[in-house]
Amino acid sequence: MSVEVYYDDDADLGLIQGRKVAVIGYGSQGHAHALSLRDSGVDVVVGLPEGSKSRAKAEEQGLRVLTPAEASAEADVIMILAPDTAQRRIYAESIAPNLAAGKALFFGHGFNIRYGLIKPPADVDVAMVAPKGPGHLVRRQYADGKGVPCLVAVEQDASGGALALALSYAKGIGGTRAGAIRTTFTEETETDLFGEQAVLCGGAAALVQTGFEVLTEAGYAPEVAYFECLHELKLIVDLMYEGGIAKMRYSISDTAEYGDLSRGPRVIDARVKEEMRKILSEVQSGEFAREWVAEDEAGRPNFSKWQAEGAAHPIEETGRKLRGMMSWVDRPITETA
Ligand SMILES: NC(=O)C1=CN([C@@H]2O[C@H](COP(=O)(O)OP(=O)(O)OC[C@H]3O[C@@H](n4cnc5c(N)ncnc54)[C@H](OP(=O)(O)O)[C@@H]3O)[C@@H](O)[C@H]2O)C=CC1
Ligand SMILES: CC[C@](O)(C(C)=O)C(=O)O
Ligand SMILES: [Mg+2]
Ligand SMILES: [Mg+2]
Repeated sequence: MSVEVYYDDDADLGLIQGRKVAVIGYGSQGHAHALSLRDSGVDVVVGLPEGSKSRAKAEEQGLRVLTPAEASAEADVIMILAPDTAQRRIYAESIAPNLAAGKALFFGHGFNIRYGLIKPPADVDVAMVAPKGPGHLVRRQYADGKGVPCLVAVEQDASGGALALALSYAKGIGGTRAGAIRTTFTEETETDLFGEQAVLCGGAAALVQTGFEVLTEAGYAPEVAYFECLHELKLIVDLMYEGGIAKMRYSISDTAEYGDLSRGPRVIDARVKEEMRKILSEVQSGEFAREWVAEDEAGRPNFSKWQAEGAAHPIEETGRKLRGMMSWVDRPITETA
């Protein structure tokens, strides 16, 4: 099945420039969208609660900040970039009372629509512009004249112009420089959750930590293990990013390539693939979403425990020391980070 990919020439920036946009939240994605839209000539207001630690930061960056309810009342495009678990309440308390026919409700990830936590009225456009990258790099790439690819989706097209508006928004944050793929809320949500759990974050972090543990438990120096299993991973992945796995294999030694081809499938074996399928089925059935919402409502006991364990892993201390010697590595990732 072929997909539709849209680039800058397919998107009319004038559409979003003609609207007032409220960006609710000023974290990883929120600051990137608000600053880049502003720099693209869009009238942006940021919505944050009175007590938010990010209010001062957004104002220092020259943005106007209102409460989520005030921002939603003023705007005709409302982009929700608060944590997924907070969105249902923000929507009910601050956005829904300020929605009117003709307005547009935008998301950066489809979680709340896909799992039925937010049910917008039929007379508003509901669309998604979901960057396929961390917000701080969305901003950095925009500022560097580049862009992070996006997924765009339309759940409700009350106006008849929801896709064009979403593409215009994607252009405003640099997404159509790299390519915006049209998808659905369901496909974005399920692939995004699977990718971050099994490959990008969960899978990669566990692979790195486990490799580090095997080497250090066998008596090798933590510094050597850190360079081997974490630092060099970026350099290897940079080659994959530039030219696929083929380009990485072109650059490594034939000894490494033989080890890659003969040993890689023993690490990521049939059992791992089966576990990945199980993870995907938990995403598809809504089991993961129910578990995460319940964990959040219970005050995140497991999340906090696992976060603390991760932060205390010996690889972090070793890395802090080594990165301190490489001034070009440990830098603030954007002006607002
Ligand atoms: N992180 C990423 O790179 C990506 C995230 N997404 C999606 O983007 C959305 C935002 O995620 P992310 O940027 O990581 O979020 P962050 O946790 O980085 O930031 C959340 C922001 O929302 C604010 N906030 C918290 N509660 C409220 C509230 N009640 N009303 C208004 N604002 C509130 C926070 O305030 P304060 O600053 O005071 O804490 C913060 O500014 C999610 O849907 C996520 O799935 C999609 C692609 C990638
Ligand atoms: C990979 C994690 C992510 O899905 C992202 C940066 O795209 C997220 O939710 O943060
Ligand atoms: Mg993602
Ligand atoms: Mg995600």
